[in-house]
Amino acid sequence: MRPNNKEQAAFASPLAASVSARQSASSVNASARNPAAACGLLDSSSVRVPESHATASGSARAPSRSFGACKASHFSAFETRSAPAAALGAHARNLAAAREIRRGPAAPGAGFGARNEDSLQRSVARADLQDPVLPSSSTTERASLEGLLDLSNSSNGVTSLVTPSVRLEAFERERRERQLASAYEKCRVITAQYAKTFYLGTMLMPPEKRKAIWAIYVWCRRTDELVDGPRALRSDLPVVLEEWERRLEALFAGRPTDLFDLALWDTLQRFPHDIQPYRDMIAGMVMDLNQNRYQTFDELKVYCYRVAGTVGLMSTAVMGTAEPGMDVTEEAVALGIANQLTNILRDVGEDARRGRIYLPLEDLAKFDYTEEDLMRGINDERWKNLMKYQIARARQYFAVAESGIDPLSRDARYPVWASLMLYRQILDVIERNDFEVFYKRAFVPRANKFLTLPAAYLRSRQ
Ligand SMILES: CC(C)=CCC/C(C)=C/CC/C(C)=C/CC/C(C)=C/[C@@H]1[C@@H](COP(=O)(O)OP(=O)(O)O)[C@]1(C)CC/C=C(\C)CC/C=C(\C)CCC=C(C)C
Repeated sequence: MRPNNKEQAAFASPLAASVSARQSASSVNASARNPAAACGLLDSSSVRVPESHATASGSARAPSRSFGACKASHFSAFETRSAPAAALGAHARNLAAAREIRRGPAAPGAGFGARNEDSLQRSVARADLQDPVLPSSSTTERASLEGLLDLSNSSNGVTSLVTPSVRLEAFERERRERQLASAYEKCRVITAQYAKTFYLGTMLMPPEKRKAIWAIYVWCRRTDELVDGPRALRSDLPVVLEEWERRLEALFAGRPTDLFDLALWDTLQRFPHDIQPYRDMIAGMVMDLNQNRYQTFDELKVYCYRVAGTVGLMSTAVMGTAEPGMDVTEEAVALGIANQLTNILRDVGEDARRGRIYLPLEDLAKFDYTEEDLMRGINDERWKNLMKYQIARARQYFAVAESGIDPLSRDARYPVWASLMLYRQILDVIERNDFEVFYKRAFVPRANKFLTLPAAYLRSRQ
């Protein structure tokens, strides 16, 4: 069955779609806090954004402020914060089941030895990520961070000529630099453990930028770990996420809580950007906690923007463009959405076993395929056609994203091409596997990865 003309038109314009997803996502998120904000009527005094970021929030990179449309009819993350205990219990059970599945022999990736070693390394890195919200930072760490930031504020003033205080200041500055170096080093280690290939790509960036991307990566990874990692079985996840958001607000207001936050705080001083994508990502995690079906693609797009399009916005602020004033916001969001759609297609089986269906139900209906068929893993002609339709859509988002890479600053192009080419290949693998995503996880073989990296490099130098 084919989509009707109106749907085809919307489908053919993923760019417009991603803009509207972003608009609705951010305006909804903002409207939950302050409806005026979502309608573009916000008085700047009512937002807790430090001076340096206030400028960024008014720029083209700050979608939250430019969103005129007030689409409160979309999902509101904050309506759902008091999720019923029953739903949370179900979430915990789903996650436990998912872990069992992941541990099982059908898990993807390299051979067993490699996987065990890999998971050992990851658990070392994970030990650092554990308890990111509550008691993670020791009192000493907190106290020394406070001293550090006091210094950074007071050192803007006139320096005393009295020798001992000059010495004290030099000593404090050195301590601050050491703290920062250790904060970034922690981010580097986590990034290297969790995202090996991507990490290699960042090594081609200038040190300032690469450190900033690691700091952002770690914040995103920690946010994801809250709902997907070892803490995800906690029954008070909505409270944990609220606390995580309060911490985010404090960080942007110049009060980082631990060393990872300190690295991000420093990144924000060097590459000022808006807080809204970070808030939106948390809203995406809340959305995922409370929703396990998506009726329409528009609804799914909001989710994809929140958990992945936001990454595009955060990282573009650091990567920068070749010429000042170029705007690649839409393309950056499109790459996030393309990646997330691919992720969804790859994980259909695993998600179904957790009781979740991300594919829009309206699309299932278009191909006469039912939720029950999906839960039973039926791979017939209807399913293959449905998957072809989804893959074509994801590829359109990748195509939009491609056009944004050349305008990026030269040093950012290679890691972005590499990440795009590697992730997009998952779609090819799904096709080669005859759309079998229920019992087989699509992964890009190591040899293909090795071939892709030089290809991405050459493409980035054209
Ligand atoms: C240069 C570059 C690629 C920068 C991005 C680095 C960065 C900050 C990544 C954060 C990723 C992260 C931890 C996100 C949290 C939410 C999440 C897990 C999203 C999924 C990622 C895939 O992760 P994984 O395969 O590990 O999935 P599982 O957790 O195993 O299920 C996502 C699918 C989203 C990833 C989205 C991006 C990397 C966005 C890319 C967009 C850009 C870098 C913008 C480029 C600019 C233009 C103009 C095209």
